[in-house]
Amino acid sequence: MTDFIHLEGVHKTFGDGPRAVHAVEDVTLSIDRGEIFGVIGYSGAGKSTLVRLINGLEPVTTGRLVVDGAEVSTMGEKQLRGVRAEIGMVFQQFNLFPSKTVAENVAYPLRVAGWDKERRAARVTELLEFVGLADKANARPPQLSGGQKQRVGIARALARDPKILLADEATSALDPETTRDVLGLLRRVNAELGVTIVVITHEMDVVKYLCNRVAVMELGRVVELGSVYDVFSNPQQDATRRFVGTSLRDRPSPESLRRLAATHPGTLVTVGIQEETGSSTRLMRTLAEHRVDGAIVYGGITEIGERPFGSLTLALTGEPAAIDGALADLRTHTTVHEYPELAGAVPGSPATGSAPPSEGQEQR
Ligand SMILES: Nc1ncnc2c1ncn2[C@@H]1O[C@H](COP(=O)(O)OP(=O)(O)OP(=O)(O)O)[C@@H](O)[C@H]1O
Repeated sequence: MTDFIHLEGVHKTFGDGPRAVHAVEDVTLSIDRGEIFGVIGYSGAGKSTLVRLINGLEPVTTGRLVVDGAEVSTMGEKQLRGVRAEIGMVFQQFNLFPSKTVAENVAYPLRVAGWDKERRAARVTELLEFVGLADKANARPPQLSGGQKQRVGIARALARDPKILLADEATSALDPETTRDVLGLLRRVNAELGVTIVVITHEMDVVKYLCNRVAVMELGRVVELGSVYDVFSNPQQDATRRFVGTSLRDRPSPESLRRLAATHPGTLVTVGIQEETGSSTRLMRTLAEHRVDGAIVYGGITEIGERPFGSLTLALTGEPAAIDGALADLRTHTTVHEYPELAGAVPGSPATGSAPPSEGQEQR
């Protein structure tokens, strides 16, 4: 694997003066040949701008951008056209011609590139077979489902055999089942055709299913970057934590927390579950060693790239000193979140192990 797409201190500013919009600020990252790289962020984070820089649709304001050995940041329009030919784009709204047939839509970039009719037809057949739409060649987009439209979009993006595919919210308009389907196709594009894929999304599940590495963007900046497992199993930034929370019920909301505290005696804590050091087996063993009981009241465990990942909220009961000891022990190998805001707020649920049992708790 080599640095295939490289950005170094890249800025993109729209306008100038006090009204300037800093859409991308000081972004440095490298994407390897053959990987599926995710860029996740909320609306306005700068994801689409980043994609438009990579495919040369927008010039970089300052910084260095290299794509497949070519210094895009210093290129003129004519050279940029050459770069764009090597990059396929897939869009949220598919961007198909509604009055053209599926075959004509897929053939369009080949027509523009001057391919003759016979060669075009052979390539279109090949592409429609690859995306599983050989029987829809003569249908028109309005007759297709959302998932089928996106398959056409992917076939069209692959027409000129690009080295890179940029997927900008490619599944955001689709239902969960169709999303899985399209993501499965993107995986095949990567594995079978060796295409490097950059996925722009605001959906954690897309990154979790598809990507090797991820950059989390907020206000134009990359705030976290690393393997999907590392970034999401140990989030450092609030934005990342919020994404983790959308995929997995990470921590209870304040309302749930109050309800849980009212219905479960004991000390509420949320413990991170990760591979090995933070496994649920180790969690239960630690509690047993300290003679602390832990009722699981919230959370769950899922997988990222076949590795376990999640969080469990437990109501711990036992001697206050034993609970403190268990939490200290757990903290040496995983994350432990306590809820000091519950102290005294809800009868029957001291927030920390060392708080004295309240009246409510004694009644249970
Ligand atoms: N051509 C432009 N002119 C001025 N401002 C722009 C332009 N394009 C983007 N912006 C601004 O740059 C910021 C980043 O926008 P961008 O579209 O890259 O974010 P995003 O993360 O892709 O969000 P979304 O998912 O909503 O598209 C926003 O504040 C946006 O208004």
